Amino acid sequence: MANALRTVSKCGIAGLLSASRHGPCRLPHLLGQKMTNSTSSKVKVDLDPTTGVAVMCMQSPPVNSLNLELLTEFASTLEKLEMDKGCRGVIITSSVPRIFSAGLDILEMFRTSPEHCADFWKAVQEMWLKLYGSNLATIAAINGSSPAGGCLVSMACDYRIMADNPRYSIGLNETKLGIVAPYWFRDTMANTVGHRTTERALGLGLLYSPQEALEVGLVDELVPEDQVLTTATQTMGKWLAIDEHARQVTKSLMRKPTVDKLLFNREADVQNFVSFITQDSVQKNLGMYLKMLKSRKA
Ligand SMILES: CCC/C=C/C(=O)SCCNC(=O)CCNC(=O)[C@H](O)C(C)(C)COP(=O)([O-])OP(=O)([O-])OC[C@H]1O[C@@H](n2cnc3c(N)ncnc32)[C@H](O)[C@@H]1OP(=O)([O-])[O-]
Repeated sequence: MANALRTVSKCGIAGLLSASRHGPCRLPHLLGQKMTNSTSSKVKVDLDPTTGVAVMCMQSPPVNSLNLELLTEFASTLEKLEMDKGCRGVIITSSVPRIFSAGLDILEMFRTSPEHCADFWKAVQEMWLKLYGSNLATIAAINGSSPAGGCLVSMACDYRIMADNPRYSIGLNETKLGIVAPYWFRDTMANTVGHRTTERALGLGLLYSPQEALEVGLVDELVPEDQVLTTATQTMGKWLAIDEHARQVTKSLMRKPTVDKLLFNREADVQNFVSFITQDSVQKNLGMYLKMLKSRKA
């Protein structure tokens, strides 16, 4: 048990599970490396070495849609931070005005090959496993709209602060696209807002205004738009003031059953996704939704 807990404190829940099944957690070469500031094409990272808090900023205009490249960078950035002994907390935010993330990139799932859909889905799984299972304290600084996959990223954090702007929305709206939110999206939401609210939200594909999201507990706090990041930084102080080991093990106890469900069924989940998303009727729905997005612009 003591060994397991030591492993948890380095690698998070996903790390513990991969350690138990495949030997020590991955990327051991990153241990001890210091990442103070790095800019890749889609994710900018700033780690403050004095506080141990990193800001991970999605910067993929026009809407931070989560495509294969962004998802892969997101997961590998998080993995590096997780292994960096100088990092204790991560704030996730966006540099794209008015948008946190438009969710999964529909173009990755529309008229692409089953092989591509499978690769894409593995990247979605990996991002979620890393974030939801992270041992770091994580805060979503939601400075814009955050539908579907954007909401999943937010919910996978420990705490959510959203800009109090009624033009923004957040929620799992998959049914509005004629698609089904996978069980681990559902579970993440149910763990955040409870079963009944999730049932209603998923059934109706609800996108909540910030005020409504606060009322159902989908976000924890609303602040003026220009204070989202500063509030996230102040709030992070509270999380980091808690005994680190106690916080990490408590988080693991809360989230491990949900993480395990996917971790031990990853391949079946990929197959389910591919056979679902490649159906003619589903492709037709995605095509209509894309058309609707474009026509809204015109
Ligand atoms: C089982 C699977 C589970 C699925 C989970 C998901 O996350 S499913 C995802 C569910 N996500 C949603 O339902 C969100 C859909 N998006 C929106 O509601 C709005 O784009 C917005 C509110 C995020 C931003 O509004 P705004 O007025 O600031 O911006 P705009 O609307 O003018 O868009 C600019 C350009 O980006 C394009 N594009 C946008 N999103 C996506 C996307 N996800 N992907 C690809 N492309 C996307 C849009 O077509 C346009 O392209 P164009 O014409 O320039 O070639």
